[in-house]
Amino acid sequence: MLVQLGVPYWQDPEEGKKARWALAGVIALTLGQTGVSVLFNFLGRDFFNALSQKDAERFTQMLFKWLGGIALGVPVFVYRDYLQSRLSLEWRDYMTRKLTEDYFRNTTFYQIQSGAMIDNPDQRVDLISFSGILYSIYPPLFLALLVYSIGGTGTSLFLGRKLVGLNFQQEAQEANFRFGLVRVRENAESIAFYNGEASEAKLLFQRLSAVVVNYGQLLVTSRNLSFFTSFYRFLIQVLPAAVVAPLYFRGEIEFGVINQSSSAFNHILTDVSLVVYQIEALAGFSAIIDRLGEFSEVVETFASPDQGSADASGNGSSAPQRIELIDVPTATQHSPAGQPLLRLEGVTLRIPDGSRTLVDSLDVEVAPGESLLVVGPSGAGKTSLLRAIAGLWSSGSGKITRHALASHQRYGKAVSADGSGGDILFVPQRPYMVLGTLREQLLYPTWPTGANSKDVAHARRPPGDDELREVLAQVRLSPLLQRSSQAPSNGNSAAAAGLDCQADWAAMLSLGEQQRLAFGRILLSKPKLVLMDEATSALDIDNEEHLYKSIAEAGVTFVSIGHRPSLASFHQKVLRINVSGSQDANDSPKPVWELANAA
Ligand SMILES: Nc1ncnc2c1ncn2[C@@H]1O[C@H](COP(=O)(O)OP(=O)(O)OP(=O)(O)O)[C@@H](O)[C@H]1O
Repeated sequence: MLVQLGVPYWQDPEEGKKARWALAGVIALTLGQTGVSVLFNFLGRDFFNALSQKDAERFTQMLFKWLGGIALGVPVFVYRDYLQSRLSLEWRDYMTRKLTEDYFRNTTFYQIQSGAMIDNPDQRVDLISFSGILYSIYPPLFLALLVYSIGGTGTSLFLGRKLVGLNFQQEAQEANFRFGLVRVRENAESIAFYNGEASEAKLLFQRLSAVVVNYGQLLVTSRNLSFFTSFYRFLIQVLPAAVVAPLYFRGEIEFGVINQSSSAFNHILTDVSLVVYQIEALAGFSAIIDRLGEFSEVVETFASPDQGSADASGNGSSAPQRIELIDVPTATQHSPAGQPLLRLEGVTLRIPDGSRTLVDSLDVEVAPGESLLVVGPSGAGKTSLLRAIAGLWSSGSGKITRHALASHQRYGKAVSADGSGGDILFVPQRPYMVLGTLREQLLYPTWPTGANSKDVAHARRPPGDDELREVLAQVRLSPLLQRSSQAPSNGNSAAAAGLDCQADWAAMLSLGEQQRLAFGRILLSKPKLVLMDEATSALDIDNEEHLYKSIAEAGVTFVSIGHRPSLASFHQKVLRINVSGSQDANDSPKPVWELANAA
């Protein structure tokens, strides 16, 4: 899993090349670091020998050599760590971007946390240099080290075996808790109207308890592990001296060699004791890799065109049937004469698990300049029909042809042929309000915030302030220009007003105002086709009529879903979808539809 997640960075044509150079730098500095450590190992031996022999002149000489060694060694150590951390940061940045991109490409959300590790090369190099020193001093010391480190690694793996699972759970429980808090924040008003505080608090406390209980178990496991690692750490301070002391007492080695063997022993032990010292970090890392791995697998399943959406019908038939969605790019702003913008042929639509049919063999088309109203009782499948047209649902059969691209709606897909970036706009009942300024609300989603020409190749430049103000007036939202930011976002700027006003728009604007703002977006981006799901449900009749007339005058073709009788007068055709027969759970009701001219 680690390989699958980590390798693409090194293979990237641009980033990979930089990364390989940085890695070469890290390896070179690591070799330098080992050289410096070996130098100090010998300096230490001579230093302590001079001390024990009371040789003042040689001692002073060694002192200066030691200081020289520090001046040489410190930059090597510092730059090696710095370069390694930078490499980790860039690796992490790349992986996070890639996974986030995959995530948006497939309409799901995730926050990634990842740590990159590149510790291995330095351990290998150190191990070879210092093993030689240790072995040359006294072979049994080398043996003692092997036994000690293998025993230590085995014991810590045994004691820490539960840590990966506990860390995995910890990540999951904390994410649950945070998500609970975010939901309260996003639905604050509804919860307050329902007086739902007590129930929300209970739910949050349940999630918090899960976090605390799991963390408690983590603490107990780490405590038991600490007993062992502390013992391990303290013992090595005397172990090498204890092994070579008899040699010194017999006069076979000088005093400085004791220090040298301690230092070599410690060096190797630090390398071979990675598991003992880092078991908690490794367990945490491993849990994150597991979580990322699960995520990555899901993303890949969605990315595969054959298994694309999760809604492949699972009704027992051998090959799951799917609605075919065909995009025909058009070279001009208008579709070719006689071609409908949207055509549905024999479309049968089922709910994602395939167990219920919502629409049966539907044939309908919408030509440029036409308008279609979709009506029917609640739950009949009106919104689901829009989902199928948008390509979100595909469970069923038949063919949907779009002579206009919904390009800007889909992350990472090509823009439309005329470069206008998106010919179809979907407008939900509750428009999505982005975090940002009033200008950004209006420009969404055609001109995304912070987009550069590499991301979205729009032939059309974003509208200027005058046009934005004009459109605001057209949708009767000019008073919004008088409002100023509730709180300057970064604390140091003065409260901005007008188009640059920042606010929590989703909370501040009434639903009707949000719906008017959504019409402002239509008027600015002038798509060929707009698909609206009860987009005027919160508006008064007068505003509704005004907005429908505005988009019709702008030459936009539209399909709307709605319950209100008043809507029929703004459309040319009406599609009624319904279910016939009993609604009894044992009888399966049959979907029916009829298409007629609006009265
Ligand atoms: N993800 C889903 N899985 C299973 N069934 C679903 C799913 N989403 C919607 N449905 C069901 O599909 C049916 C059609 O839903 P849809 O939202 O299309 O209705 P609608 O006609 O737009 O209703 P309304 O007028 O109330 O908005 C409903 O019975 C709904 O419960």
